[in-house]
Amino acid sequence: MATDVSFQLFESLTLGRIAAYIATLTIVSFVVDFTRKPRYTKSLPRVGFGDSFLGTIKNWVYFATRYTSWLAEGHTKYAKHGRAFVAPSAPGRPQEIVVPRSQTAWMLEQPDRVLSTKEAHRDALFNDYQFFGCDDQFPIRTIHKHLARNIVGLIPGVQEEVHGAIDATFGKDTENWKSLNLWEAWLGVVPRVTNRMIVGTQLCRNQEFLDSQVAFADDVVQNGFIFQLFPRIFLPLVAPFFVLRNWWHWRKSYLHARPLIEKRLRDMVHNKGSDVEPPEDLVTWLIRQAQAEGLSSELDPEMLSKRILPIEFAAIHTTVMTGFNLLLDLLSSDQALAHLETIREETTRVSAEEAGGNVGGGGVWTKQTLSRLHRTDSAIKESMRRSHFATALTHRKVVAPEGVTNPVEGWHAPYGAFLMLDLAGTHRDPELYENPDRYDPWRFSREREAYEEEARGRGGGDSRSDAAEAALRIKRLGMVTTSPEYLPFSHGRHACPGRFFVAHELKMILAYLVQNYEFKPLPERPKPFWFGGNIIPPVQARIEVRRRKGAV
Ligand code: HEM
Repeated sequence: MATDVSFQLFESLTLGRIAAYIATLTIVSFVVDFTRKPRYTKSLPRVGFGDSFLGTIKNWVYFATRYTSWLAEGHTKYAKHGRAFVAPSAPGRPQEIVVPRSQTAWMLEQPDRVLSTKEAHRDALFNDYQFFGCDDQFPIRTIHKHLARNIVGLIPGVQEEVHGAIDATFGKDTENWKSLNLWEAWLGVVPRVTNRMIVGTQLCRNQEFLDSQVAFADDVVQNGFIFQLFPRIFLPLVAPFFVLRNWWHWRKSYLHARPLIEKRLRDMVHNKGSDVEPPEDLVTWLIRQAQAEGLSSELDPEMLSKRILPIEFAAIHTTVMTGFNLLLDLLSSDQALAHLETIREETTRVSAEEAGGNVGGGGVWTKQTLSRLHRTDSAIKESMRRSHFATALTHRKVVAPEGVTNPVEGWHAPYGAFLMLDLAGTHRDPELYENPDRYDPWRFSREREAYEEEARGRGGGDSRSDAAEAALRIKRLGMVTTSPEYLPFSHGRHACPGRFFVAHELKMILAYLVQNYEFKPLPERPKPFWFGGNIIPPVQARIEVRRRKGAV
């Protein structure tokens, strides 16, 4: 009997009916999802098509292509005048309240139990699926605690990888120009250099390990794009299939990392009396942090290898994208060759002065010498200002059950609402940055140089307090200083803790590149494509390079 019914059901299935069932299920899921999303007060202005049911559907349809212009419109009409507004979102995500720059401090000073960074990241990256449900707060805490204090010791090793990775990727031929895919070139450098800090000397040169980490990070990005298009209630059905590739790439990386992690655990935990000094890298820091917090479950090779994943993800593509944009900006600007020459002059002079002789790119960088590269710093900082890779990088989720009320405008954001800072509008605001669309590499070093020139003229005759104030203001021009006006690393207590590392890494990379290679300028900057709030970089871009004579 049961077989008969099943047979009849099966018989009645036609392609048309299957399509109709799927369409109905999809519509019902979207409707259910829509009703579950947080609702925002009517007093907040909207951009896009508003948040009625029909308006929401239109927002979803045009989200991929119009999001950046909606944000720009909201910035000009509202945020610039100190007003928050609501921006549309992709189908799988709630709309967000864009908080104006004037209220950045209010937003970022809210405690984590009211506005949560962790929950915002978890929601945006679909952490529960993509990182196998592992809480990323333990590795994030570890980075906050250990990275900055170990920077000085990390620099020589990082420099060694910079030289090795660039030589291997850019080549050593001084006779012929070489055409390079720029995106792949940065992928040949950054994962190795960054992994010197994450897993140390041996594993950072293991190409299969690096490839699996990069592939894992790609999976997270690509799945994130896809998942945001699905209604949330669909995800438990579809996400497990997509993340099979995340699991596969983690597993491949784990097979390479396991011997190293097991040895580190033996040296640091099991043979406590051993006098082996562990190298300072993330694996060591995770073990120390687990011991300090009494978390024995963390002292497991498989767990430790999963803890590395969120940091690899946070570190690699952000840095690759930044380096990629930097060279595109430098090579396509008016005076491409003069800019490179200026950076070459500065990096060569500073390292030579420090070493008391002619160093020519082979010198050893230190924290002090790198901090003297003001123009190089400014060139990177300016590229991060102008060529941002997302319209916003600071998101918070309201986790207080009672929601949160903004004291200035009086609007209320309920539990589950999302708040964000508008990076694109801020970075391209002509009232903050003159000629904001122009790449002006010395935008941030000019003021410092003018001040130093003037101080020399005065014979350093400032009062002590004036001098201290000026020194502080000048110091804030450096690329690691965040502010409501400069948000590539976000701002506040959750601002990127990797930025001190990145600043050193990128300066060493740029110094080595300009000292050892010639570049042909680009006639125009290859154009990126925006999908919603994220950039799809022009990964096909190619550059031409040649090793400088005498540099080998
Ligand atoms: C140019 C490269 C990078 C950029 C542009 C960048 C940018 C950011 C941004 C915008 C955030 C979000 C902060 C927030 O939500 O308020 C962040 C968080 C974070 N980044 Fe980076 N990052 C970079 C490189 C790195 C590197 C190399 C590391 C690791 C060593 C790293 C580790 C982290 C961590 C652990 C967090 C989470 C901080 C927290 O939630 O408290 N980042 N980064």
